[in-house]
Amino acid sequence: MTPALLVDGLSKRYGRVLAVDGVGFEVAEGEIFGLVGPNGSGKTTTAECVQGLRRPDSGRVRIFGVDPHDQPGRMARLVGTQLQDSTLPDRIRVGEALHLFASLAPEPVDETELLEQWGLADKRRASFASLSGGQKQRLFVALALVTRPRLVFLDEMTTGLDPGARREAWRLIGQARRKGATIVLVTHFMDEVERLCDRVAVLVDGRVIDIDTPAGLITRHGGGISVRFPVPKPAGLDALRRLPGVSGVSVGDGLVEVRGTGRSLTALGHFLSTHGAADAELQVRQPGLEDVYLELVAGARKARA
Ligand SMILES: Nc1ncnc2c1ncn2[C@@H]1O[C@H](COP(=O)(O)OP(=O)(O)OP(=O)(O)O)[C@@H](O)[C@H]1O
Repeated sequence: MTPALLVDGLSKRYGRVLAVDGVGFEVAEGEIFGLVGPNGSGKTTTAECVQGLRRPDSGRVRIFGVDPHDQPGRMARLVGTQLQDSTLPDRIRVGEALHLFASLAPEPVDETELLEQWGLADKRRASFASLSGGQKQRLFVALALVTRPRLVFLDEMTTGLDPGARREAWRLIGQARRKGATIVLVTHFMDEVERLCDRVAVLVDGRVIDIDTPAGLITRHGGGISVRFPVPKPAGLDALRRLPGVSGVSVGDGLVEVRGTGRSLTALGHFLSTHGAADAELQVRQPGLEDVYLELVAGARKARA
């Protein structure tokens, strides 16, 4: 099947800065795909090149099989965009802006419904300049969705949104996907990636260093779970090391730390109950995507240094 988005060997240089260095990935139709990476790692440049907003120095981009530079008119109908540094004329009213964007599409989304969904119904007649930062941000996401695009780019969609508005934005993006949209999400929020993204590409210094599901990244790079508890009596550390799923056991500060896969938990529970420590206070820690991401980035930078 033709992917919604194919990016192959994409490179872009600004003078002496190689912002994007041979980036490649594919996004299947209906996927929510994340692009993450430290500041300046090339996410926005990649997203802009992919959408035909910047011309890459080299590489191939296909959106539903089409080169965005060859058919810009068709791209405008296929793609919805919320850019990181968007702006509108100060005096344009919220309703007017939405109507203007909707008029570009053969089958736009209902404007009133969209304003309600994005918490802007009472701002229909407000000027763009009078909106708060979070309201502007929500307007730009609504503008990206009003044309009912098949592929949506959202660059730091929830930056500046309050926690309630963030959750609501996640729900609405999930809904847009269920209605058939494919979504590319540029973000710094790992909770957002874990919650929304089917797969995620990690960019460092213009290169993709890994692509996987959030769970896949955690499994491959997270080092499993760790459980800490007071040293059992008799200690039986060797027996602990032999438990299924256990990859390491260490002792410090009067606590044993057992590291391993999720499978080790059952065996550990059994071990503790048969060693008279059934009521031991367990501290269980599972690395999240943010831990893994930070490790990955640090590792990639160290390898290049
Ligand atoms: N118009 C430009 N002219 C010159 N250099 C640029 C331009 N845009 C970006 N860069 C440089 O290219 C590199 C990648 O920038 P880019 O904005 O793509 O990164 P990013 O990953 O989106 O960063 P952030 O997370 O901070 O938004 C940076 O070193 C940046 O300084």
